[in-house]
Amino acid sequence: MNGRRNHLIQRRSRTKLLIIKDYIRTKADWVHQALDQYTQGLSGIPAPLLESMRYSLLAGGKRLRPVLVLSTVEACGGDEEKALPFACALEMIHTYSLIHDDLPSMDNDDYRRGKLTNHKVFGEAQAILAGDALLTEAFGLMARGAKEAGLSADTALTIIEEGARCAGAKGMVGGQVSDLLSENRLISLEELESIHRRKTGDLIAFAVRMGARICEVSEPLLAALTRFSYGLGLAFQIQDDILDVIGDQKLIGKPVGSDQEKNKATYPSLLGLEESKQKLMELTNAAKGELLGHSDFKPDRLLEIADYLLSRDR
Ligand SMILES: CC(C)=CCC/C(C)=C/COP(=O)(O)OP(=O)(O)O
Ligand SMILES: C=C(C)CCOP(=O)(O)OP(=O)(O)O
Repeated sequence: MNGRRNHLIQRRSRTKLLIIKDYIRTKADWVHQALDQYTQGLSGIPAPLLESMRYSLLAGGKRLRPVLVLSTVEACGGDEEKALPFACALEMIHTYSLIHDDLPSMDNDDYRRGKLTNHKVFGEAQAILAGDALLTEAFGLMARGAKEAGLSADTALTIIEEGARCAGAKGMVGGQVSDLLSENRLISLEELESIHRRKTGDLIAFAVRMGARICEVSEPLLAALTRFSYGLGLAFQIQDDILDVIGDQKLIGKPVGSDQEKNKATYPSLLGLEESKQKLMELTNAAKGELLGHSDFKPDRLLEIADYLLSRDR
């Protein structure tokens, strides 16, 4: 009897996973098409620059951050069309960060998103400049998107200011610097968490918060979504660290074992694999709990995305 019940539960969770993967794929395809269009429309820029920007931007990738923007807007009952330029801008910022992260002066990686890294194909100078251009264009796209969507000046400027903070010296760039400085050093779990929170968490929080701000949600809901997003961001980075140990290079599209090779502090290196998986599960459950019990808010898809991220293999 118990065996049959377990079998049914497993089948139901497999079906749920397939449905959410399909949902993510549909939104990611929409983002991909929009990114293709925006960048095709960039006229008057040197052809090699455009080529190298599009090479990394359209290489694939999970599109987690833009999907989170759109799903947050959906959960808050907003207009996803209006949020699309913001979602794409965030993916441009993320892609710039990956191009620079792979450079010889940083992680010195040869593969990303299943393809040769940008600098391997276009050279270091072009890769740096393609990253710079993606970052700058992203802010232009957010400003244009805000005008087209008719957002209030206050909402638009708050989103753009938050974007600068999350991507900049206090956020992702600062986190990357601390990450580089931590190589070959034994750091504490608190230091590691602070690195992950800035390097990865701030951009994921920006995704969720910009979706919420576009919908002008209440302060308590914004605060709950913020707690959700930081929990999710940390869990996401822990799973990235785990996949660097036990992942399949063909699926993750980047080398396995590169953290250990660079002697980087990660959750598995500090806590071991089993404890890291436990931490991942606890963080995800706590993050999901933040989304329950808010009126005029439908969290189902966000909750399912959190579950999907727990079991992701790419
Ligand atoms: C300003 C810059 C360059 C920011 C980079 C931010 C970032 C999240 C890099 C990838 O982290 P990672 O090295 O842990 O991930 P991966 O395994 O994908 O290289
Ligand atoms: C923050 C981290 C761990 C860098 C990789 O991010 P993703 O795993 O989202 O990379 P893509 O799918 O966008 O390539």
